Amino acid sequence: MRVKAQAKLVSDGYEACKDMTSEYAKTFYLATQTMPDEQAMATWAIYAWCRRVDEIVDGPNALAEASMQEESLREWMDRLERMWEGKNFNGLNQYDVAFADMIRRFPGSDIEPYKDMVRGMMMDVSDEVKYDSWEQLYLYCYRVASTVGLMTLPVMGTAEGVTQEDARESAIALGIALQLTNILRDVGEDARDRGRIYLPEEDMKRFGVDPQTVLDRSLKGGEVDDAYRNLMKFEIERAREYYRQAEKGIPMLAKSAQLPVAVAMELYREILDKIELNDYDNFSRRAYLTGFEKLCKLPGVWLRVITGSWNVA
Ligand SMILES: CC(C)=CCC/C(C)=C/CC/C(C)=C/CC/C(C)=C/[C@@H]1[C@@H](COP(=O)(O)OP(=O)(O)O)[C@]1(C)CC/C=C(\C)CC/C=C(\C)CCC=C(C)C
Ligand SMILES: [Mn+2]
Repeated sequence: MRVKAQAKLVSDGYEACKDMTSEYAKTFYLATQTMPDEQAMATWAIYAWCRRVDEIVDGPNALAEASMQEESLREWMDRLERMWEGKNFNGLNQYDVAFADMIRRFPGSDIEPYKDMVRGMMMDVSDEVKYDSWEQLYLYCYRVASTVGLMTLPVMGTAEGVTQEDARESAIALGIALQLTNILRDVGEDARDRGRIYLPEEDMKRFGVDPQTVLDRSLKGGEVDDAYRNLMKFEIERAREYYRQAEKGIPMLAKSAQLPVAVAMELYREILDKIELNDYDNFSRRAYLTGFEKLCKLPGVWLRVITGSWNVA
C-alpha cells in the first residue's frame, strides 16, 4: 500500500511538471510530444526545475529586493544539493518529487550544470545588470541555457559509438543560440519590464547605438534606425553561427531524441527570420510563430532528421 501511495505521488508529480511545461513552453512541450514516455517525463521534470529557478528572478511573484532574491537562490542551491544526496526533507513539493525521481532514474546526470544555472540566475539579480562584452554575455548564456543541454543529454542519450563528451560542444552551442534568440526577441520587453539591456555594450558602441535610446524606444515606441538594424543583423548572424554548430550534434543524439531536439532548434531558429520580417523592430513587436506555422514546419524537420541532412562541416 505504501509503495502504491508513493508511486501515485511520483506520477502526480510528473503530471504537474507536464502541466507546467505545456502551459509555459509551447515549443518545448510540442517537442516532448515526439519522445518516448520516460524521456518526456524526465524532460518535464527538468523543465519545471529550470522554470521555478528562473521565476525566483523574474517571475510574477519574484521578491522585490535583489538581496532577497540572492537569499532565495542560495536556499535553492542548498535544496538542490539535498535532493541530489537523496535526502527526503520537509517541504519537498510535487515538482521536487518528480525531479528527485528523475535524478534516480538517470544516474548519469551531473549536478554541476544545475549549480551553474543557479549561478547564472545570480548574475541576473542586481538592478545594474549589464554586459560589457560578448564574452560576458556568453558566460550568462552558457549558465542559463547551455546548462539545459548538459542536463538533458543523459536523458536524451547519444547515438551508438558517440559519447556524451562528443556531443557536448554542440549541446552548448544550441543553448547559446537559443538564449541569444530569446534576448533578441525580447529586447523591448526586457527594457520595459525590468530596465534590462542584455546586448553587449561593446557591440552597441561599435554600431553607434546608445543604450538610453534602446530604453526610450522600448518604453515609448519609436523608429528603428539603420544603426540599430545593423546591430541586429550582426547579432542575428552570431546566433545563426551557433545554430550551425549545434546542427552537427543532431545525428550524435540517440534516434529518439533527434526529432524533438531538431524541432525545438528549428522553431527557435525561425524566430530570427521573424525579427527580420518585422524590419528588426523588437522594441514594440514580439517575433513569434503561430501554432499553425509551427505545425507546418514539422514535416520539413522530420525529413531532415530521417535523411540526416545537417551541416556537419
Ligand atoms: C547535441 C545536441 C544538439 C544536444 C541537444 C541538447 C539540448 C536538448 C539543448 C536544449 C537547450 C535548451 C532547451 C535551452 C533552453 C534555453 C532557454 C530558453 C533558457 C531560458 C533562460 C532565461 O531566459 P529569460 O529569463 O530571458 O527567458 P523567459 O523570458 O523567462 O522565458 C531560461 C528561462 C532558463 C530556464 C530554462 C528553461 C525554463 C527551459 C528548459 C527546457 C527544457 C528542459 C526542455 C528541453 C527540451 C527539448 C526538447 C529541447
Ligand atoms: Mn525568465
